[in-house]
Parts: sequence; C-alpha cells; structure tokens
Amino acid sequence: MKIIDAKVIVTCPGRNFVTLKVVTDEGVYGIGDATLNGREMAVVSYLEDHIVPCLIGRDPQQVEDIWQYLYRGAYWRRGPVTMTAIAAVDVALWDIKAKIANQPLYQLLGGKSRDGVMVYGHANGGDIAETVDEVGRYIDMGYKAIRAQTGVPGLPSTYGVASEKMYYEPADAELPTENVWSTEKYLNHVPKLFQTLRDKYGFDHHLLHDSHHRLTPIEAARLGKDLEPFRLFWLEDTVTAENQESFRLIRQHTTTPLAVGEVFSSIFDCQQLITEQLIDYIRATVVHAGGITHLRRIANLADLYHVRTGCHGATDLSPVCMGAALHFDTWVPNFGIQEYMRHTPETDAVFPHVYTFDDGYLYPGEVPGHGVDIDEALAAKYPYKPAYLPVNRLQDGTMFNW
Ligand SMILES: O=C(O)[C@@H](O)[C@@H](O)[C@H](O)[C@H](O)CO
Ligand SMILES: [Mg+2]
Repeated sequence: MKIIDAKVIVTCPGRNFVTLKVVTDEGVYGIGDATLNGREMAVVSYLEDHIVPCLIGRDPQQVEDIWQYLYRGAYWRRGPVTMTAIAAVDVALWDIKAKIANQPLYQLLGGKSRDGVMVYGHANGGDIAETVDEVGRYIDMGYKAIRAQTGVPGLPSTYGVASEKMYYEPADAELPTENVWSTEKYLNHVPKLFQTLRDKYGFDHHLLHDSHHRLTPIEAARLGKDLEPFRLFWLEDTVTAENQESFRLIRQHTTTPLAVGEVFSSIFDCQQLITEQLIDYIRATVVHAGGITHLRRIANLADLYHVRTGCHGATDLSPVCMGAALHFDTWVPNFGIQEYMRHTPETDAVFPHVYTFDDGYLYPGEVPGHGVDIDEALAAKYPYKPAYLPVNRLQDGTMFNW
C-alpha cells in the first residue's frame, strides 16, 4: 500500500480548522486534525511545503517509522507548529491502519479499558449568580464534571467567560484584542464562586477551574489553599510551565489537584512535572503533542508517577481531534477525564462523526478508524478567515499571559 496524495483542507465553519487527508493507492484514506488556533497557516505551510512531499510513495502502515522520520528528520525538533503537523499525519495514518484492520482505533491501541469516557463541560457566567445557573444547566444535561469560570468584578473581561454559553470561541478578531487583567481582583473573587457552588449543589459533581497561565507560583499556592475546602477535581494552568521546577512551590503548599499541558507539544515539556509528581493530570492531546504515537509515550510515563490524562478538548480542536482522543481515552489505563467543549452544528456538519454523548460520558463509536470524516464539498464553502487569540495586559499596561 502506498500514499499517493496528502491534501491540507482549510475550512472555517464559524472558526478555522485545518485537516490533513492522506489518500492511499488502495482507496483507503485517513484524516488528522492540524488546527493550531491563531497560527493555522503556519501549520498549513509546514505540511504542504515540508511534510507532504516526503509522504508520497511511503507505506502508510509504517506509522512509527514515519513519525520518527518526521521528528528526527526535521532536525529542528519540537514546538507547536512542528508537532501539530506531525500529529495530523500520525492520526491520519492510525485512521488508515484501523480502517484496513476493519477495527475501531481503540482496538489497535490495546482495546477498551472503559466503556464510556467521562467528560467535563464549560459553565461560565458574567458573575457568580449566572455561573451558578450555568453549572446547574450542565448538571441537568447529565454532566458529572463541570468547569466553572466567572467574570471578575472590576475587570472588563476574563478568560473563559463569553456571551455565547455553549460554544466558547476565544479567537475573536482579525488582530489580537487586548484584554486587561488583575490577579488581585481574580484571587479575591474565585473562592467565593466555589463556596457558592458547593453550598448550592453539594459535592456530588466534580468541579474544575482554569487559571489560564496567569499566576505566579506563590499566587497559585494561595489559590490552591483557598480552594481546598471545595475539593476541586483540578485547578488548571495556574502558572506557565516553561520552568517546570516552579511547580515545586505550588505543590509544597496545597493538596488541590493540579492540571497543566494543553500548550505542550512534547514529552520534554512535562518530563520533570511528571517524574517529580508536580502535577496530577497532563492535558496534552493528540492534535498538538505529536499525535497518538507520541501522546501514548507521555501517558505511559505519566502512569509510572500516578499522573492521569486530561486531554484538552476546546472548540478550536476539531471533531477529528475529539474522535481520535476518544479512542485514546477508551484505551489509556491512567485515564482521568476528557474536556468536551461542544462544536457548533455548522462544524459538526463539516465533520460528520459517530461519537456520541450520553449522561456525562462520550462514546467513540464502533466503526473502523477513529470515526470522523470531512465533507470536502461543504468544507469548501467556508473559506479561511484570519482570527487571533487575544493578548493580555496588566492594569498598568504590562504585557502579561493571556
Ligand atoms: O482549557 C481550555 O479549554 C482553554 O484553556 C482553551 O479554551 C484555550 O484557551 C483555547 O484552546 C486556546 O485556543
Ligand atoms: Mg485550559
């Protein structure tokens, strides 16, 4: 079997997605997500100009060898653009391999470790009252785990709070919008949200929160301690994790479980966090961390250190990524939870899929492959539309983390 074509499909059904379709001489094809929110066209070029020419003529069944070729052969290793491009190839090849085997992808990874994949949804509100109502709505939809994000008094905007409740889309402008941030206001407010949530709903549901890279280690330690009475499932992205050692300080002060890693692109981004047990959940996912082949390596390392998976699953990761991640989640022994920020009906129409949601769990489906396709004709109706993620400044104008 040989790869005879590999095309990059850019579509924007409400937001941009980049998809790689790998076609073989026997008619079987596989698809992979290559979406990097706000930097999509960098991955398009990396694929079209530097990877696709190297794929033509290769045997698509050599998933590992092609991964190694694209990683070691790049010379300039790692980084989000490189690893997202490699991920798209990897997922497409796993899709082909499972179709050839006439098996759902999870069977090729080692079979089911669980029937359903527990997911968490995103409840958000402009203030505590609205956020509490939104959490109630997710409970009514059957979710066992809900992330709660609320507006902060005195701040015009904050991460994770949007007018559109079901489909949060942060890439909101053709050039980056400038948000304003105050850690002091945020730290004073968030504990009140979780106090109110626990008072109203008790402890029968998992609650999660995302600080979105905006704290220093000692601030993260303070927030973790303040939230301990509310027993969060996890507190996410407290501190940017380029300096993995900085998580030692947080760990010394709080038992609130820590999650990090949605921006990680390789095992080296989290090796110390995992081996020193500085985190409880690793958020890396198939589309940005080198595909299933590399994510398995991360999960296997994490398993040795009691760290569980918590794959990223925001709206800007396409249904192709979600489908592949669900097969990974169905297999991985040290599964924690899967993020599930739903896609719009427009997006779902471009990416027909067999995965289903029921009572707080996602199910990958039983068709051969990862169970997601792309309607190329429909995709062509939605041309690329430049969109940037916002940037963040402190109230004195200092550039900060978004
Ligand atoms: O945990 C999350 O889902 C967030 O951190 C994301 O919404 C993130 O902001 C986006 O994926 C960025 O494109
Ligand atoms: Mg996050």
